[in-house]
Amino acid sequence: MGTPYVLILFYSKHGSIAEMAKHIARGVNSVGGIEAKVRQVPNVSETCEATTPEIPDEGSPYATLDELAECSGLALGSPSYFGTIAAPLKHFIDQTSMLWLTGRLIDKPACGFTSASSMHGGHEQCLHSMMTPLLHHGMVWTGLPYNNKALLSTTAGGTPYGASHLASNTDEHQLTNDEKSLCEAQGKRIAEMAIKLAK
Ligand SMILES: Cc1cc2nc3c(=O)[nH]c(=O)nc-3n(C[C@H](O)[C@H](O)[C@H](O)COP(=O)(O)O)c2cc1C
Repeated sequence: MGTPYVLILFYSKHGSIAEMAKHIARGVNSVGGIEAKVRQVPNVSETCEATTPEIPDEGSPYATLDELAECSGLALGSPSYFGTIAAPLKHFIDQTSMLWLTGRLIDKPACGFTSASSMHGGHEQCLHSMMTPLLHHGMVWTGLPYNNKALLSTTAGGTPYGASHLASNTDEHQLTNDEKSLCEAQGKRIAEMAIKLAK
């Protein structure tokens, strides 16, 4: 059996979520005995099922259902689209019926991270919408507790429900220091929870 891993599974069209994923991975990899596996999902076509090359032109490799089944913990990342999960990530989740039927994800820790272009445009709501399917899978939701001081000082993203990024600046992918610190705290926490729950 290989090293246990936290799957960082995301969709990112313009790069903010991909940037957050790097900082979450850094947090995961700061914990001994577990590592980050960073995977994206492909976009979906507007008219029919898209066929994509197995290896994306850029960014992380595409996730497989086996990688989700085998993970010790999950960090799910989606841009906030009308306050909820972006369709490509929802499409991937909607292919997980077999994992639900076999209970493969029960008792594994999960967390969410999101990015939205307006301050009150759905950070919390999107994180809550990610929680729903993962609770159906029996996963244990882990938020971000307030001993992370950046939750009190942030003037951009960051919520107790999960890390978030406010993508309204000129360089919309650039995270603030507080946002980076909360992403790293989220990665560290999900890794520590994965180790605790595996015992
Ligand atoms: C279809 C669509 C819907 C969106 N809905 C919202 C929204 O409800 N609230 C918001 O603040 N931003 C919204 N946005 C902006 C994205 O959430 C934001 O640009 C995000 O940072 C994109 O992440 P990415 O750079 O990883 O693709 C929307 C963008 C698109 C394309």
